[in-house]
Amino acid sequence: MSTLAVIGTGVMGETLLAGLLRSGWHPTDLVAADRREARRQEIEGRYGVRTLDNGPATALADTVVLVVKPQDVGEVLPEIAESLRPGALVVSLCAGVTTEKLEAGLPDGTPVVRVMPNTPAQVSEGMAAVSAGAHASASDLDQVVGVMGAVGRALVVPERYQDAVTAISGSGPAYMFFVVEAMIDAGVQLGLPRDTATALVTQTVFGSAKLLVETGEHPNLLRERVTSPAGTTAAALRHLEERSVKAAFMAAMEAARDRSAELGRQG
Ligand SMILES: NC(=O)C1=CN([C@@H]2O[C@H](COP(=O)(O)OP(=O)(O)OC[C@H]3O[C@@H](n4cnc5c(N)ncnc54)[C@H](OP(=O)(O)O)[C@@H]3O)[C@@H](O)[C@H]2O)C=CC1
Ligand SMILES: O=C(O)[C@@H]1CCC=N1
Repeated sequence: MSTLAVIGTGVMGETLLAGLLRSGWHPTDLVAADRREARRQEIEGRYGVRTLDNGPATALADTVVLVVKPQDVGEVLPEIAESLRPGALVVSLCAGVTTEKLEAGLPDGTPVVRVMPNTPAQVSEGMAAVSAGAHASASDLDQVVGVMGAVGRALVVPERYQDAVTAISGSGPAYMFFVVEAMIDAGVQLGLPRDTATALVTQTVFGSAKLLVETGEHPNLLRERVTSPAGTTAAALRHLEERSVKAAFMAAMEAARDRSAELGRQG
């Protein structure tokens, strides 16, 4: 069995570690690195996965997964380059950072795969988009699709889509939680107890997502089926249209796409 190193065990690194263990990986197939000793101890205690400094963790691995903030990539990359085993695969989950930039900081010919995951991977319902760098083979890509597929769905996309993907599915859960929070607050404002409003909204979002996935029907059609003539939904939707909520979503995601590209130029 090969060894996979997770470099950076914050929100997304821990999500990946936990998901791989849930899906049948053994703790001895994994190593992890983080800059803070307290965090390393926490990870060892929680998952039984060995933790090391970046260099030693890299030296043990056939696959090195970079999960630090984009701004920290410049600091971490030389440590990985120095310790990387010949032929080892480097996978980056870092927003905005291009495979070209990573390849430039790694030994010549290093296979690199870029991934944009999301946090629903914590419940094995993640959505990851995967793109090959210049030296990654089809089997490297397959391997990464397999790793990310263990914690949800994984889709191969051309790398030029990755900033847009980051804006949509990478950041996407946050927009959904924002809408959920707004609806719960609205329920409270309408006089519902907060736990009642939370239960109503959470199950409504879950059920709506399931309906979309299982029927494969267009969201517009599903929305029309809820909207009775001169009814309650039409009254609500009119307010959302008057406030240009769709345009606001578009502008928000353009900002996220631009920020992803900008992050890739930092670090
Ligand atoms: N959170 C999300 O929903 C998603 C995140 N991503 C990407 O994943 C990456 C990580 O994000 P996230 O997990 O949210 O961030 P976190 O800050 O939670 O995690 C990053 C971890 O890396 C550690 N770290 C920083 N510098 C080093 C270093 N030099 N050596 C070793 N470890 C280091 C951090 O330590 P410290 O806490 O001390 O800084 C922290 O534990 C980012 O590039 C982000 O773009 C992608 C998709 C979704
Ligand atoms: O907000 C961020 O920058 C990261 C990337 C996608 C989700 N979280």
